[in-house]
Amino acid sequence: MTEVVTTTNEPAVRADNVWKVYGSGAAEVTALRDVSVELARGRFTAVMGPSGSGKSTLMHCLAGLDTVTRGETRIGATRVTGLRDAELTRLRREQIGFIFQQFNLLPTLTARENILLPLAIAGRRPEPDWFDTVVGTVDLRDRLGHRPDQLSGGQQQRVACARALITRPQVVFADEPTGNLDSRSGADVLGFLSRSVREFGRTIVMVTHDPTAAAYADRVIFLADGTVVEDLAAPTTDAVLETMKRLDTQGAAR
Ligand SMILES: Nc1ncnc2c1ncn2[C@@H]1O[C@H](COP(=O)(O)OP(=O)(O)OP(=O)(O)O)[C@@H](O)[C@H]1O
Repeated sequence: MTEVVTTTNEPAVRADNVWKVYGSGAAEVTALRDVSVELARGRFTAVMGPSGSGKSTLMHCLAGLDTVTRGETRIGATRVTGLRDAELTRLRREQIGFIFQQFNLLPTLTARENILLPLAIAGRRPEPDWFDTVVGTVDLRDRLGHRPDQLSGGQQQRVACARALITRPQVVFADEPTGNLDSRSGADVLGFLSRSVREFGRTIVMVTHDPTAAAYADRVIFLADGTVVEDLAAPTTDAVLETMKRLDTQGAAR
């Protein structure tokens, strides 16, 4: 498959007036209320907010892992809302990469096989140069024959990062990618994610609770009670902490 090349300023990811309601009657929970966001191409965006504010729900709706109740989402020019299952599977396979908190590597496969798995599933041939670039950037050249249980948590997450990028997806969604890592391994993973944005022009959306992690991003979107309550450009750790404190106070006052 050839890479999607777009010449317009169309955002990489977009949500228009998205609502997500789980359950019904007494068990009804409104996880997203009228959320509209545009995430530019080649940018690193962090999504923050208190537990239960809707971060994972937003990411799952944007990535086509969950359906929206109202509104619509797009990946590039593709309207995700309303796609049939087979089209959604193809979109996720060809245009989206995922990184999870728990790594989600296949235990019986080596690091090399795990990284190449998305290409194998899509029936695509690996590009040796790109494989080499990605593996070199995550610093795993001497661990490619190891299985996940022979790797540290940080190395496993770097395998997962390489796996997410190997297909050259339009967007990589990362859900708490450093949540299970010590600060040193977390910094390695975040460094890799920002390099993939700056050097390879990738688009990354990352859910995180960690202000230091969020400061690696170009922009931080804050959610509270299912709505976007703050949008911070060029964040520093201090600015993120300050915003969190202010939103906490406002939340407590409500
Ligand atoms: N499958 C589901 N069924 C019912 N309610 C759900 C479901 N998934 C999420 N919710 C509810 O939707 C709201 C938003 O949840 P979500 O997981 O998106 O929050 P979050 O900000 O990612 O939280 P955390 O930081 O704890 O992971 C919560 O009130 C949650 O209980």
